[in-house]
Amino acid sequence: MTGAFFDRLADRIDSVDSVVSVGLDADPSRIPDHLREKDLPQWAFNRRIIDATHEHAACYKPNAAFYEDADGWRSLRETIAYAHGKDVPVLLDAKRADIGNTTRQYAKLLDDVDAITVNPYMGRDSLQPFLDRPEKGVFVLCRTSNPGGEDLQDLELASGERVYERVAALADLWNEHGNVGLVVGATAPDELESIREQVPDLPFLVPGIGAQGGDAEAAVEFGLAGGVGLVNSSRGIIFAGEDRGEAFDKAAGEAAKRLKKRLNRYRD
Ligand SMILES: O=C(O)c1cc(=O)[nH]c(=O)n1[C@@H]1O[C@H](COP(=O)(O)O)[C@@H](O)[C@H]1O
Repeated sequence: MTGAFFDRLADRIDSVDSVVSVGLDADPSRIPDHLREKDLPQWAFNRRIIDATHEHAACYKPNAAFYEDADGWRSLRETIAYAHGKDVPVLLDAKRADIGNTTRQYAKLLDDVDAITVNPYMGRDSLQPFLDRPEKGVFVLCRTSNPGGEDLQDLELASGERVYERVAALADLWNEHGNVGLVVGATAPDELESIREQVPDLPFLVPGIGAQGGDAEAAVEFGLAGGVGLVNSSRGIIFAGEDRGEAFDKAAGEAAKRLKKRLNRYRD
């Protein structure tokens, strides 16, 4: 896939009429029994999920946490190639960043995927090797969806800004190549609204709907910039058919389609 990430994403959103990010969080303990005998159960699972959902997917978002062992990395590699074979961009949810020489190694993760999530806690130099890839998307954690998201991110600085507001302002500065987005959880709709006002041009990845109970309408209303952005659901799609045995993938396809339609009601 060539060109700037957000242009490619815009094309994908248009072609499938969907802003759904399908989260491939292939928890080995929840993979259906009949796939557990396979050489790479996570890959076998993801392949069926991709077959069933790709027509509704603006992107796939595998979370690296679920693949961090030898078989996991093999499964992830196969999954990425297969998603690309279906013309779907892949956003690797890795939440990385470190000091310079280390983060240069982390940034190699971008070689195989289209975009990545990164952690801004260590500041600009920790993100530079990611930012220096104009053709890749870099989603900076800003206001996360988890209950503890407020512990640090909502703190008020001496300037009167909240920490997440400072992160949004910095991300806007770091966006020299038009390749930066923010991660803002749907479980914090007020913050979502105010961050959108602050940075009107940055696309958001909005997780936290579905299993975490976030606000889908706010996710669409405030998550998109010029129609571009992503609303993610992982467990709510890929495990929708957990009680359906071999038809698990059909249920996932239905869940992805349902979410697409639901979100589209809020798009203009
Ligand atoms: O960066 C993320 O994607 C992310 C940020 C955040 O604030 N909250 C959040 O849930 N996520 C990720 O989004 C996915 C949510 O999964 P579900 O709750 O199953 O839809 C997981 O992979 C989380 O790691």
